[in-house]
Amino acid sequence: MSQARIIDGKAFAAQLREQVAAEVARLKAEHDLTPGLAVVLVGEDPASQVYVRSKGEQTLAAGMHSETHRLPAETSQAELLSLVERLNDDPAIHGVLVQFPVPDHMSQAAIVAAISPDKDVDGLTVTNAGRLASGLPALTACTPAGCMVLLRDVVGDLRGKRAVVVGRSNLMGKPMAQLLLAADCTVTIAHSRTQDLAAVCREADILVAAVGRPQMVKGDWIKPGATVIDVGINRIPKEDGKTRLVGDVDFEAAKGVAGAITPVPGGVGPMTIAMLLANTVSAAKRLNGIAG
Ligand SMILES: Nc1nc(=O)c2c([nH]1)NC[C@@H]1CN(c3ccc(C(=O)N[C@@H](CCC(=O)O)C(=O)O)cc3)C=[N+]21
Repeated sequence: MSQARIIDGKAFAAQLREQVAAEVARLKAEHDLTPGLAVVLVGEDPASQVYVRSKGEQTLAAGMHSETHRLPAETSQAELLSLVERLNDDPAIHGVLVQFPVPDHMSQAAIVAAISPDKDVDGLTVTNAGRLASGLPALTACTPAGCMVLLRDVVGDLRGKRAVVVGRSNLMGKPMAQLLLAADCTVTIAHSRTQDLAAVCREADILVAAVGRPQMVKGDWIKPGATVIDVGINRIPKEDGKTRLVGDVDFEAAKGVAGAITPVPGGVGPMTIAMLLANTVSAAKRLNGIAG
């Protein structure tokens, strides 16, 4: 059986980070501007700790200003909102990201609403979601934006392709569908209530899995030769008691059917952080009236 091309997200991300670092150097030299990103983490979720550390390290490595605010799980929503407001007003900060999930006593919607749309590097505010849906320039969620970079390279011309996005979250599924639509794909958004999900997936030239269920998408759900983008990051137990990372796609089965597929880890994940840096640079330029 023919084997799918394995899309090297790590390599794409490294390339993107180099471009970002070069642009940061130019902004410093020509505009005396250092883009700054603030990441806020509430509580001690171990996976979030890993991502947040990685975000901070990569921000610094690109020559940018990085702040990580770690708050205890029992922080009140009012305290978190006042930190977000301070970051909104801080001229050294151009991107504000509150890592999700937040503890249960907080409202995700209220937190998103507090973030200045100009610094909303997750693209989660109503303003940025509406701008994206209306075809206006917007800060766009990092993971879908990263998936588009991979798709444009691997697929090339996206016009008229059938794309199926499995998952409808505000952070991933919905903006992914909007970006594919803007690229002239024929887009279906499928989800947990979709009838005959396998048959819907089988129609896809481009299949994006973002459901958060380990290995849910089976090999025979995939159209032969399709491009499969696996957004899932799931930790499952191994026999030895440790855990391993798997996506939302049954990778071993899928790679015998797909034309190209992203692995987990090393696929979409690294692109997410690289796009976060790129979004922060865009925000810094807009906030300072610099074109491009
Ligand atoms: N406000 C907000 N914005 C986010 O963008 C956001 C969030 N909250 N909460 C959690 C999810 C998850 N997420 C990841 C980012 C990078 C990797 C990543 O770099 N993964 C690597 C390594 C994974 C590992 O080893 O743990 C890989 O896939 O190769 C994964 C997941 C961003 N998220």
